[in-house]
Amino acid sequence: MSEVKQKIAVIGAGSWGTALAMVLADNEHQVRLWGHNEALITEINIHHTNSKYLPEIELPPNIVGYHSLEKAVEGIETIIMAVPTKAIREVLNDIVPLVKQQVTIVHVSKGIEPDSLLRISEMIEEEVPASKLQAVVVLSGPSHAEEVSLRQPTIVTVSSENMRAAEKIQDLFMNQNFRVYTNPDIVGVEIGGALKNIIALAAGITNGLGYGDNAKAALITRGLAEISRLGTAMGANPLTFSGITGIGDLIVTCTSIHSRNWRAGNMLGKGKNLEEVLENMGMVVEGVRTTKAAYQLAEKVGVDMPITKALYGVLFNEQNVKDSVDSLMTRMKKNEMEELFNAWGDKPKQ
Ligand SMILES: NC(=O)C1=CN([C@@H]2O[C@H](COP(=O)(O)OP(=O)(O)OC[C@H]3O[C@@H](n4cnc5c(N)ncnc54)[C@H](O)[C@@H]3O)[C@@H](O)[C@H]2O)C=CC1
Ligand SMILES: O=C(CO)COP(=O)(O)O
Repeated sequence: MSEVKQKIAVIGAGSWGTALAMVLADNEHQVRLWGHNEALITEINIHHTNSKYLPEIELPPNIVGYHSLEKAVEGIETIIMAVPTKAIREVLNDIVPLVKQQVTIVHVSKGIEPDSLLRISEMIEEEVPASKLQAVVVLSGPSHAEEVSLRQPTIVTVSSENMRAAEKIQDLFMNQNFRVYTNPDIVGVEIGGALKNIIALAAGITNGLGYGDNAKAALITRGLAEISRLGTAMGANPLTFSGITGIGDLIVTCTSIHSRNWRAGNMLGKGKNLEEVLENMGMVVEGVRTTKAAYQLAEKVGVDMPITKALYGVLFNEQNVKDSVDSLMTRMKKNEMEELFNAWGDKPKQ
């Protein structure tokens, strides 16, 4: 844990922003938790609760809610961005004119931007002028807010092109319940975190269709293969995908009842349409937009991503879910070893 206590702004008072604010508050930092919903900020300051996103959790007194973005970022050196990927540019646009000093921006979101096909750290670098940006750090891993807010053991990874900055963020968050690793492979960390939501949606769908653990294991392993294939083609280190932000996050998101992506998929598998599902959720389901982005990326990079393609058909082209599973199962036969080596950019030895 860092000995130096800081003032830190957490931007986004949804489930993840609030849970991470709690970790920082437990480490005795002064936490400013900004949210755009004034009623929620009033609740945080008066009752020390966030009943919409983390019911029954009491927030430490050193988390103070802010509705003014200007006051939240005043004199701050570290900003934690915890809004959905879709909102990042808009919120950064508001923040940039307000910061007079250089800041380190830590993003904790999991997505890729459709059409631009940028990772979140790249979006941040586009939005924040270099003169105001000390470093961009990503924090990612198998970490449902519901369990972090109960102070249950959790591990995550931080990554950055500036590893000194990543180590500072590791120190800021690390405590006995929240163990933070570093990994210099920012491409792999961001790609793994974003794309696991696609596979979680698919795992939810198979559950909704009444399929069991075999189907789930199939999706996790073959999902990892296609994530690694795309990630490696984009310059990631293939080893990252067998780590915390790869297989680790895939396991938790495909198997936990907390996962919004899994729950959304489950409803789709049971026959609900996408609009109904998203309305029902009331929280962000990042995998929907990321499926579009990953589909576009796979086409651009020329990488085979059959699960992503099938899900794209379900979400955006009204393909039947059961038919999509059937067509995945009846694809041309394959040699697994050859495929795995292809993902690693090498040739099979036998
Ligand atoms: N909830 C979790 O357990 C985890 C979430 N994440 C990631 O963290 C990011 C945020 O997710 P959650 O906090 O779970 O979402 P959430 O749906 O619980 O909360 C999102 C927050 O952002 C706010 N927001 C949405 N659009 C906004 C805008 N245009 N301007 C300002 N604020 C806006 C919402 O009002 C809400 O307070 C996502 O990318 C998610 O994948 C990552 C790890 C764990
Ligand atoms: O990223 C997460 C856990 O690591 C949260 O997943 P969901 O967005 O599916 O709830």
